[in-house]
Amino acid sequence: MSVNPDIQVERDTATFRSIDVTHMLDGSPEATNQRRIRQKQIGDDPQINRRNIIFMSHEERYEAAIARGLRIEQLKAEHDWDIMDENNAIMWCFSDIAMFVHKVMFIPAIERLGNKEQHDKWLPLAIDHKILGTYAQTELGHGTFLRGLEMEARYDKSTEEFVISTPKHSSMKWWPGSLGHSSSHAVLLATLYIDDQNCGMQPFIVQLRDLNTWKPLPGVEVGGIGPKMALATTDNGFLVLNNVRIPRDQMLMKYAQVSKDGKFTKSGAAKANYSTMMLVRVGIAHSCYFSLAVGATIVTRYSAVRRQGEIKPGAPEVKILDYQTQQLKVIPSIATAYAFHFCKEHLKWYYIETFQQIQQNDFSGLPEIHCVTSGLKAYMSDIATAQLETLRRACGGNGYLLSNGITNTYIQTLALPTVEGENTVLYLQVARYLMKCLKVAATGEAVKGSLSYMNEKIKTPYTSGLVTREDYSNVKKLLKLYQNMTVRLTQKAGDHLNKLHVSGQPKYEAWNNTSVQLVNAAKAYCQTYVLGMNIEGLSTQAVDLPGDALEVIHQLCVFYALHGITEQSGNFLETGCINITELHIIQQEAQEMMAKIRKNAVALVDAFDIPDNLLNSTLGCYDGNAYQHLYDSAKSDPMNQKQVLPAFEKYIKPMLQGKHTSKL
Ligand SMILES: CCCCCCCCCCCCCCCC(=O)SCCNC(=O)CCNC(=O)[C@H](O)C(C)(C)COP(=O)(O)OP(=O)(O)OC[C@H]1O[C@@H](n2cnc3c(N)ncnc32)[C@H](O)[C@@H]1OP(=O)(O)O
Ligand SMILES: Cc1cc2nc3c(=O)[nH]c(=O)nc-3n(C[C@H](O)[C@H](O)[C@H](O)COP(=O)(O)OP(=O)(O)OC[C@H]3O[C@@H](n4cnc5c(N)ncnc54)[C@H](O)[C@@H]3O)c2cc1C
Repeated sequence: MSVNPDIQVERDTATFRSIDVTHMLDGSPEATNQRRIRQKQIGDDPQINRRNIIFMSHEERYEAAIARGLRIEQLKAEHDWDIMDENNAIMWCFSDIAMFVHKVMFIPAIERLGNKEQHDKWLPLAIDHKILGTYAQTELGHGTFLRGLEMEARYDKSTEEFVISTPKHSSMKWWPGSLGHSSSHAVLLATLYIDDQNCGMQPFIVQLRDLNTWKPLPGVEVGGIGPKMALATTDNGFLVLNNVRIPRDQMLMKYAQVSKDGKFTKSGAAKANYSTMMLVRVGIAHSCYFSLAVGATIVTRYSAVRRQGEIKPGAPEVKILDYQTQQLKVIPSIATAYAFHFCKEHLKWYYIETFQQIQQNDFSGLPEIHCVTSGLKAYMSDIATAQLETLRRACGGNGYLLSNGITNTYIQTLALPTVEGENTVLYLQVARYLMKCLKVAATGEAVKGSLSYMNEKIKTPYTSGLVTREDYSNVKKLLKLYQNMTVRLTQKAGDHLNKLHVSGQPKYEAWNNTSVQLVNAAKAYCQTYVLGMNIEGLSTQAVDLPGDALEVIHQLCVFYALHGITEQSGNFLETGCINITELHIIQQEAQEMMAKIRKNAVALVDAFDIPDNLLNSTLGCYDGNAYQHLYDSAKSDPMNQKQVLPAFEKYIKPMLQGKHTSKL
């Protein structure tokens, strides 16, 4: 099929080469080649291809997802993939892989929370798929408040075993992925009791099913929790344990230990057992980038080939991408996807560095990285889901079809604001950190890390620093506005908290009564962080780009900053970081920048380099022939393979013949 001329012209008139930007996104031309080889291995494989997924039943999809997971394992062995290749493969399959919790949580939990002997025993079994596991933490009654977990592990000195039980309905495990039908084992988080003393949430390895028959073991009641909005392939489950006994060495003992005679000791930081969640939060930030890149690719290409209506009366119908309002739906998502790219790259290295320190029992970096990973997981998933919905609607009626590729991406991504810590709760963790830093800054001590700008901003009187017109496209000046805004919102929340406390409210009550402001400040911190990482990316990752490409990536960053101010203008005005005249100029500049970026919109999404067989979209194919692909997809619907469906004979015909009665 030839390429649609409407999309070809977009590529021909772009001011830079997409491939240069693709190399930057991958890290180097060699990395691009390597990724393409991997994506081809996956995309061309008939067992992995998700082409007909939208026509499958829940059970067919589950079975296909198991097969896909298995095939990934074979490909990994055949082509000698490393862990990054494997993680990417999981993401490129849009998580339509059963058992991915085994990889992204079960194995990492053993690695992080187990001691050397436990690694030696369990990791080979898990890595070789001799056992399959889940991460079972959430309960029917508690998902957020982990100190409230009710599943009990009571130590029995006489037999050197833990006895695990579910005392009431609310204490059953509820939600763990792959628990319903696909796990033989669980890393199970339960409250440890020794002689009735509560020793907090601890991790245990518990076998749930017989490895030959797959039947639940005695004392284990397990099953699926029912159909969900999406992620049909991660069979989320429930689990009831009736006095199930496990040996003492099946408590993962890296950070807390129970001796044979029942002595409880701790080593490491109090929240070290939470470290698996931190890893997955980093992964979620990455997948927010990917989801947005997918959505932006599909909708930008579709907007460049769909023509509807006219701008100039009587002139030919225009590409919908030429409507300014359509640009406002599409361009921010392109700019955000690029900003998220820089941010997730930074986060990856930051996490690896801090994790290495933690492995060497240096926990000093834990508070800051907990704040950053919690905040970015929340902020990036909030923004990604909101923008994906905007993008989906930007496709008009075809945005409601499953074959468009964006709907599935969107509903899968909708899980991300909830999983791994509900977003509001995570913002409040960020706010806790903000308040601590505010206290440090107020005493004149230096705040370190991502909030070090507080040192300067807390003292200096605020001026926007926007004097000349050029200042409005100076990303460093724009970043200062964001930093000012964050510090002011933090101070405002801090002042409110103190005021309530001084007026007699206990601290916890004052905290709850300030929590709306605290969350607002936390969001501002996250938005500032993402912009900061985008700017850093310009001078690190983007610096070797040819000038024309660098210019466009720079424009995206300017637009990201300006658009963010227009979206949050209330915060910027209220805190006095800009005045109304400055806001008007910012709005104008953002619109002008958007018009410039529009010219390169298709080339910018092409640079994400997502192949058609992974994009799996009728609307967003590289060749731009959306109508042909829509028609082909409709024709391939199994319901269209018969001219007359059984429902005709059964119901419609009797109705037409007036034979429908109350028996029908
Ligand atoms: C197109 C592609 C589509 C792809 C599509 C993919 C779909 C992909 C689906 C993914 C699927 C994934 C699989 C989901 C798997 C789950 O969802 S697993 C379950 C995850 N569960 C959670 O995240 C629970 C959330 N809750 C928590 O993390 C904690 O309980 C909370 C909310 C942080 C509060 O904890 P708490 O024990 O009550 O602590 P609190 O008294 O508030 O004290 C907090 C202190 O601990 C510290 N702290 C708390 N947590 C931590 C931590 N982690 N580290 C360090 N310190 C910490 C705080 O800094 C604070 O310190 P201080 O201020 O006191 O110094
Ligand atoms: C698709 C999916 C996959 C999952 N996979 C797993 C898994 O593999 N393993 C696992 O263990 N769990 C899993 N979960 C569970 C998930 O981690 C929890 O649902 C999540 O942590 C939120 O907890 P919750 O359901 O208790 O929400 P709740 O805490 O009940 O949240 C409900 C509301 O209460 C608010 N709220 C709660 N506490 C506070 C507070 N302190 N301050 C202010 N507001 C508050 C929240 O903001 C929210 O608005 C999964 C969930 C989903 C949807």
